[in-house]
Amino acid sequence: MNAKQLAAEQAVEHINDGMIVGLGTGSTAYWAIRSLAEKVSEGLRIRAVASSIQSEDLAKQLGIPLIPFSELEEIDMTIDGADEVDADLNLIKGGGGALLREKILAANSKRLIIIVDESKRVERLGAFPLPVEIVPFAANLTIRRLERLQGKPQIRLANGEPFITDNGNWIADCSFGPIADPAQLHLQLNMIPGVVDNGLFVQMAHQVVVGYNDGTVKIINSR
Ligand SMILES: O=C(CO)[C@H](O)[C@H](O)COP(=O)(O)O
Repeated sequence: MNAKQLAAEQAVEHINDGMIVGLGTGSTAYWAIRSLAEKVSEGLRIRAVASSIQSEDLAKQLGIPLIPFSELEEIDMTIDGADEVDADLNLIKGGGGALLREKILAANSKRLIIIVDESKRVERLGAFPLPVEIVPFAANLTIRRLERLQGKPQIRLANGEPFITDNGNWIADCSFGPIADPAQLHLQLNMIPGVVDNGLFVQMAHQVVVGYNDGTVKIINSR
């Protein structure tokens, strides 16, 4: 079993009958969705909400009952991956472009469990370019503002065209270097008109499950 799968399967053990479960996006969340589907096929009764069309399609295909965002009041537990995790369990997310829905799920979940392999743990966030979701019609103005913050923004491309998020927006991947104060940067970015949200998840994770290549798993709880 690979390190991502190990972390995912450990996290899915926390899911109980009756829960509403948020499904993350990406190659680690993939294993959690697979593992959850197996439990559903064995009789676990849950309903899930997906953070992307990709995860929704996978969950549907595997027989996980889904509910739309419009019917949600609260989510019991969300299990999602991350691109970077620091010692305070702050995260960079959005490598897969799903940061907005992921953050809405995280913010409305009683518990957010992050599943990663060991490569995602960092001293300080910022080696991974920070994804910022922006509205396309004012992209040039928003990009200028991101440049003024020293973010060196690059519009994410897919097949030579701007990558379009599930919400119809674009992603500007920003390189700020080591991020000294994630909470402050998060606020600065989200105050720019034209920014929809950014991939900093500051003190949102309740637990991080880290899978190691030697087959072990470490659980880190938020303080
Ligand atoms: O935030 C995400 C998608 O928007 C993912 O959780 C993040 O990119 C990690 O992906 P992976 O598990 O494939 O490494």
